[in-house]
Amino acid sequence: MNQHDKLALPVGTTLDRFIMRKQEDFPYATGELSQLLRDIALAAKIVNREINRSGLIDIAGAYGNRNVQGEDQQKLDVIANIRFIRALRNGGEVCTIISEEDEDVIQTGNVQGKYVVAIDPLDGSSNIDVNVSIGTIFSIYRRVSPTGSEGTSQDFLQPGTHQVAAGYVIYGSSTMMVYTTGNGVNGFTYEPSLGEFFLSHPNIQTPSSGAIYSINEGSSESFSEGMKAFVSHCKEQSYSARYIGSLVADFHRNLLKGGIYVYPPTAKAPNGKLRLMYECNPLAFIVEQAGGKSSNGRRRTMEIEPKEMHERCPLFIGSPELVDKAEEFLANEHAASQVVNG
Ligand SMILES: O=P(O)(O)OC[C@H]1O[C@](O)(COP(=O)(O)O)[C@@H](O)[C@@H]1O
Ligand SMILES: [Mg+2]
Ligand SMILES: [Mg+2]
Repeated sequence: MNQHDKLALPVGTTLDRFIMRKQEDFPYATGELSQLLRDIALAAKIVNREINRSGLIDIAGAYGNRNVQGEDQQKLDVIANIRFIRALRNGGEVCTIISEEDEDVIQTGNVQGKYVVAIDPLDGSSNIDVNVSIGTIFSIYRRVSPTGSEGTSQDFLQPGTHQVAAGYVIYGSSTMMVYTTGNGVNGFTYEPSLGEFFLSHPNIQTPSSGAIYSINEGSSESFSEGMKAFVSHCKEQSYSARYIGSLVADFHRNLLKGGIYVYPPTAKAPNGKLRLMYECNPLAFIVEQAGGKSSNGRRRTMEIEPKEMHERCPLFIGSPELVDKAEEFLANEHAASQVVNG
């Protein structure tokens, strides 16, 4: 029985009750983080409704703008962005937000708010119009700037180890919210007819190994030798190749079944494609709390000191034995190049 079991709440507990119950375990808790998690759940319910009807009404397709990443924004990217920002603004606990969809920090006006949030409002944008699972990813930090003033980019440039909470919502065959506050990982399934999230996956533990690899081999020509060797290893082991193209969905499957997701450096994305603050760090917190591992191929993701709000970072994440194996191939490549270069 591990430390989380003694606090175990039965499957079917509502998210609200779960949050409240967990808060009671921290006598000095003031309820602000609890409220913030509820605000995120509320926005997820609204976005879920939009997604479910996206084929019906005119919210499919491109919005006509490009975001700070140079990507064409989908209408649902913009709608999800608006909905989460509004919920966090109205909730009052968050002073400042960074979002994949906005170049600059977003001020909420809640200068007394103790928290800042980094968010990927809609993950898996390329899958929106084809009815494939998509998600939302969020990361929560305590601000470092004093309350009473607006937050700044400095409030975000903290290593992932400073996260106070992180999670994702997956909008799939069912909609789930999975999060951690550093005391284990729990998953809640949404029951639309009741408008409630219910505990369905208590204390998630990821298998130490697995037979699934999620890598976009379409870019493999420009993979490093070590990365190519790891892909060959996965094939020699007859692992299953599974790549949905929505990070949240690939991550979630591997979290439950065991496996590894890798977005390595490529010619097109020399630093990988994924963003450290609102994709890599939050999922790294989740996977570590579930007994898994996350790195950039060499360094623990959550120890990386961010320099920019939207910086990209290679991601190797999942079952610890598979991430170790991938790192081993990269280390061998590095050692080999040392020998060659003397
Ligand atoms: O098509 P690629 O290059 O494999 O990239 C797919 C990856 O990019 C992403 O779509 C990036 O996230 P966004 O959709 O939030 O921009 C991930 O969800 C996914 O894993
Ligand atoms: Mg994303
Ligand atoms: Mg996105």
